[in-house]
Amino acid sequence: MRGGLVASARLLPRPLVRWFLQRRAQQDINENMLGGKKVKIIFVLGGPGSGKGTQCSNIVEHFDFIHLSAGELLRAEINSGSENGTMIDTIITEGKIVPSEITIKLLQEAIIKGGNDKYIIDGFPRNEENRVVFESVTLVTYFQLLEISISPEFVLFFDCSEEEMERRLLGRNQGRSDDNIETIRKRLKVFVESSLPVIEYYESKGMVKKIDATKPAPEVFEDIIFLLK
Ligand SMILES: Nc1ncnc2c1ncn2[C@@H]1O[C@H](COP(=O)(O)OP(=O)(O)OP(=O)(O)O)[C@@H](O)[C@H]1O
Ligand SMILES: O=c1ccn([C@@H]2O[C@H](COP(=O)(O)O)[C@@H](O)[C@H]2O)c(=O)[nH]1
Ligand SMILES: [Mg+2]
Repeated sequence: MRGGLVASARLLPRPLVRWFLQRRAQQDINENMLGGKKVKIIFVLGGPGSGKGTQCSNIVEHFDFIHLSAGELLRAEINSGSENGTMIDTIITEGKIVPSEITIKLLQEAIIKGGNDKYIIDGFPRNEENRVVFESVTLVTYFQLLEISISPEFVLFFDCSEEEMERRLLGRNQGRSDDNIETIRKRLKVFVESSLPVIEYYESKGMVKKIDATKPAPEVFEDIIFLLK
């Protein structure tokens, strides 16, 4: 059926096909849609070790979201042997923030590849520049003809004390190059200086749902269920 439609579309004049797709794109842009579907994005933000990854795994088991972890995408980029790999590796080990264009490109590719209409993006945006660039760029889709800009529905903020985050990271034991006391201290500083302003920005827009992330994981998840329902 789909093959038939594509074959018929090939018989139509190209300007007409282009006009149709662009009109559909404009409707999508106006309504924050991707491929005719409303795209729902939730940012999950919080300090290093606040439990974002743990709870995102719980969320995707119970709700129809695709989980995208910016940190995981960057680690996959390192492991893929990409030309940016060494630079990303150094930045992560120093607890700094990778340039926006690299992280956003990986997120865009993952969103288009995911083909879903609901995403939870964990650990991004990490600073104001990340946020501004992400909200101003567009997703190129529909055979590269359409451009769609996307913005989050709301932000889940995992509020956790520094002592608890440090304790958790030192016990994580997953072989991450940044789970050592020097990098952890740098990451906590970067979180306060660069990432908290992003949360404050969304707070000023009434878009933040705060979670007490110091509680045991099952209790944190109960609170999340309440907020997502
Ligand atoms: N509520 C909790 N109570 C105790 N330990 C937890 C809790 N949530 C997660 N943990 C543990 O803390 C560690 C860090 O959790 P997780 O990896 O989910 O944090 P994160 O916010 O994704 O951190 P990062 O920003 O470094 O990726 C893991 O070992 C996890 O099992
Ligand atoms: O948007 C992002 C996300 C992550 N980073 C770098 O990766 C590490 C680990 O990220 P996690 O989300 O905690 O797994 C983070 O400390 C940054 O160095 C980034 O630069 N930008
Ligand atoms: Mg994580």
